Amino acid sequence: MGTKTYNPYENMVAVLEQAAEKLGLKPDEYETLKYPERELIVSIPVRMDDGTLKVFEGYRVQHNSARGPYKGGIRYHQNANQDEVKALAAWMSFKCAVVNIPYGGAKGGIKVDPTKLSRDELIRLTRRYTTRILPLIGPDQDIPAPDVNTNGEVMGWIMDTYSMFKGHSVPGVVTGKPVEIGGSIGRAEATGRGVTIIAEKCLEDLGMEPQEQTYAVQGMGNVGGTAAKILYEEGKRVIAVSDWSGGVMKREGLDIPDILAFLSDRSKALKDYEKEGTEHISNEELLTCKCDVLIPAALENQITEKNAAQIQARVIVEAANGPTAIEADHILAERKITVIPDILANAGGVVVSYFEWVQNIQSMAWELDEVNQMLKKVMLKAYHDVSNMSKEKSSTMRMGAYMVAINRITTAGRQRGGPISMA
Ligand SMILES: NC(=O)C1=CN([C@@H]2O[C@H](COP(=O)(O)OP(=O)(O)OC[C@H]3O[C@@H](n4cnc5c(N)ncnc54)[C@H](OP(=O)(O)O)[C@@H]3O)[C@@H](O)[C@H]2O)C=CC1
Ligand SMILES: O=C(O)CCC(=O)C(=O)O
Repeated sequence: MGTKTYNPYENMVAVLEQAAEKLGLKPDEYETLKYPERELIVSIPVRMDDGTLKVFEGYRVQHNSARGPYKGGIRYHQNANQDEVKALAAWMSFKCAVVNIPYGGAKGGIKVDPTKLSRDELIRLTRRYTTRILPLIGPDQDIPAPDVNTNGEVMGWIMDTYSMFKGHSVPGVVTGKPVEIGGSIGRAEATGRGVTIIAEKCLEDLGMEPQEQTYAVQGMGNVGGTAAKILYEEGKRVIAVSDWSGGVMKREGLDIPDILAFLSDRSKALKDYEKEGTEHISNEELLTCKCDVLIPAALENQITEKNAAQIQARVIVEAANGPTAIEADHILAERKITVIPDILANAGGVVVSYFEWVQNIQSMAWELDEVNQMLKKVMLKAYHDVSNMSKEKSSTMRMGAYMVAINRITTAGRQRGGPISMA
């Protein structure tokens, strides 16, 4: 799906330019933000279980470090590519600035379909990738975390490989680790939880009672699955969900725990889910279904100029990174559909990653209540800042979020003596 010419990096630059102009910045003041500070492409040879050798391509892109060490996830996906990782790295810089945590932005990826690899092959791939990016990462330098098709287990392998090279355990080199080896309680659910916090606040602002709305979620992975589960637990009506294979719908509300239990068997997909009263829909139908709140939680470029006019939701909360193409943004704005942008809506993950890193540095372990309360506080403060900026500049929430981010990053750059960080 999506337009043929979509390029996430060009999309990011176009949005950045619009926001910087709206802020009244001169091109020189934000030019640096169009480019990553550092890009690394690596080859990753892996001995497969059948004895053959395969070489995979991997990336780590460091976008900006004006506000602190680089921070951002690692994605394993067959379509991962340099421009995608460049865009994702820039979005991390903007996201960390929007929620005002002391990080810059980075992202990594490997062009691989992980479902085609055995667990042992994945371990070898991850360990070799870690050694390839080792000169760039470190707890004060660049701190990876999970993203699409990576999880706590993969972070554990990265931490172990890095620690082997250092000769001692370095938990702070990655976040999103299993709790037993220094991960933060609440990190695995944090992105989805943050999405629900922001959705609720936005609905309240619009005068829509959150409990009375219907919700549709695209993607039932870490982020979409958790958001759907929390909404269900809060008694809200999730009427449609999907994964790569397609979606399911029930207007009275889906049984989300039953769906998640079904999907916990990794060999199962939603196209095979059968339950009385539940109908099958395509991903396209999910995006354009009649609902109040649409939560895209899969990949980029799902809401495009081709389907934006058909979207029936009143509010879109972007749980995925980059789900909306810039052309669609204009159509949605004209149609008065409120879009809560990714760099605000899905920032809960990196916020709790920050808490995890702080716990690692202090050798502390916080309680779940403490983590969730702090998460809520940071998310609501960010929402408030973005909302105020968009009101002040009569703009969309996306423009508001970008303006908050650009302001904070360029200010940090100036305070360090350059237009932007000269690190
Ligand atoms: N993990 C995190 O903490 C954070 C993630 N994000 C962003 O959230 C999004 C989802 O990430 P995450 O949940 O971690 O990833 P996961 O790998 O856990 O889940 C991805 C989900 O998206 C589904 N999916 C993939 N392609 C499509 C498609 N074309 N149509 C519908 N569904 C699809 C997958 O289906 P299937 O299982 O069938 O492949 C899966 O359910 C990404 O954009 C990511 O960058 C943002 C902030 C933090
Ligand atoms: O937790 C993190 O450090 C980053 C998560 C991530 O990759 C993202 O927010 O897109």
